[in-house]
Amino acid sequence: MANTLTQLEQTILNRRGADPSMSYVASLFARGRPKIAEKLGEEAVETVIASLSGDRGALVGEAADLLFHLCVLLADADITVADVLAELDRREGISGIAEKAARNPQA
Ligand SMILES: N=c1c2ncn([C@@H]3O[C@H](COP(=O)(O)OP(=O)(O)OP(=O)(O)O)[C@@H](O)[C@H]3O)c2ncn1[C@@H]1O[C@H](COP(=O)(O)O)[C@@H](O)[C@H]1O
Repeated sequence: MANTLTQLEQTILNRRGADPSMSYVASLFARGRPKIAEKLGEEAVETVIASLSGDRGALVGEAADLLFHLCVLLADADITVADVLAELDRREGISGIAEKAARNPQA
């Protein structure tokens, strides 16, 4: 998963400065942060709706749209996928410590 996202991130970064009429990502960058954020919000809502529809394929498709637009927003904000994965790793470390402490309160 990390590889796929990193590859997508690279493609997105390569679209900076590309012709908006030739590239959807370049057209999003050209329209700016408010438009990118709006698209992310739309995809989030569509993902929620798909999750309630019972249509697994629709949910997979909307989740992919959501992750893609999140990657574009992060790139626009100069935040890398690695930054987000590191934050998730940090949280896993915290919850790992909490779990160990709960299992072994004397330690
Ligand atoms: N993963 C995606 C991806 N997922 C979804 N989309 C596009 O996201 C848009 C979302 O659909 P909507 O109907 O909501 O949006 P729209 O009506 O086309 O656009 P708006 O006017 O509403 O903004 C569609 O145009 C999809 O084609 C994507 N476009 C690009 N990618 C990746 O980005 C790479 C670079 O794409 P280009 O920049 O187009 O070369 C591609 O090779 C893909 O890997």
